[in-house]
Amino acid sequence: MNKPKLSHPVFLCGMMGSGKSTIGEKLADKIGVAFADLDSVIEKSEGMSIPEIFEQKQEKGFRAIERNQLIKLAGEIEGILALGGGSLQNQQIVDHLKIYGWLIFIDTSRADIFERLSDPTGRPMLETADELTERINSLFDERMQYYEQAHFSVQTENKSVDEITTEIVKKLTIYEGRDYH
Ligand SMILES: Nc1ncnc2c1ncn2[C@@H]1O[C@H](COP(=O)(O)OP(=O)(O)OP(=O)(O)O)[C@@H](O)[C@H]1O
Ligand SMILES: O=C(O)C1=C[C@@H](O)[C@@H](O)[C@H](O)C1
Ligand SMILES: [Mg+2]
Repeated sequence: MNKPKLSHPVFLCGMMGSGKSTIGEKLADKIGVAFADLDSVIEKSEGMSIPEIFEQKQEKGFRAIERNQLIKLAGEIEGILALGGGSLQNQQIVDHLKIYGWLIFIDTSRADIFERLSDPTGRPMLETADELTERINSLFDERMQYYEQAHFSVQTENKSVDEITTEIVKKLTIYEGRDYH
């Protein structure tokens, strides 16, 4: 029997280290659709790693590339797209993604994020921070207004990747059965 496909793409948002890439890959596998990771797409298109892009073009340059790739992909992708932690840069991007697909917030507690990001190597947004906890807290504070606008969120506290994925599949089934678009 054919696995049911999605009628709209799925965009996973949330903080660095919340599990977007890990969950996205598993979710795509479970549903039987394609998976893409925005950070990987950017690295491939630029021929550089994310830290190299930050070094050469600073955050401003990276965000411009990220915006352009995201807007392009949003209209093309047919499966699951894991966003970067800072991809919801402004209200226009949130509105755009919510028109094209389902925006899901991977809601991981600050305590879990602090633990997972205690080594900031390879994460340019954190590498230069004097006080890591303060830096992560301020990113949370800035970004929550956008994450909270997702169609739905999934809390990850004390849940395995498999449990989270199953929860998303269940919620998606309900959302896809209704005409929210
Ligand atoms: N539910 C979970 N329980 C325990 N560990 C998890 C869970 N989900 C993800 N992780 C771990 O947390 C780390 C970060 O996950 P991942 O790279 O998928 O996050 P991300 O949201 O894609 O981060 P970034 O925005 O930096 O790309 C990985 O080591 C992953 O194995
Ligand atoms: O939270 C962020 O600002 C970032 C998260 C990563 O996914 C990458 O997109 C990059 O390191 C920036
Ligand atoms: Mg990721």
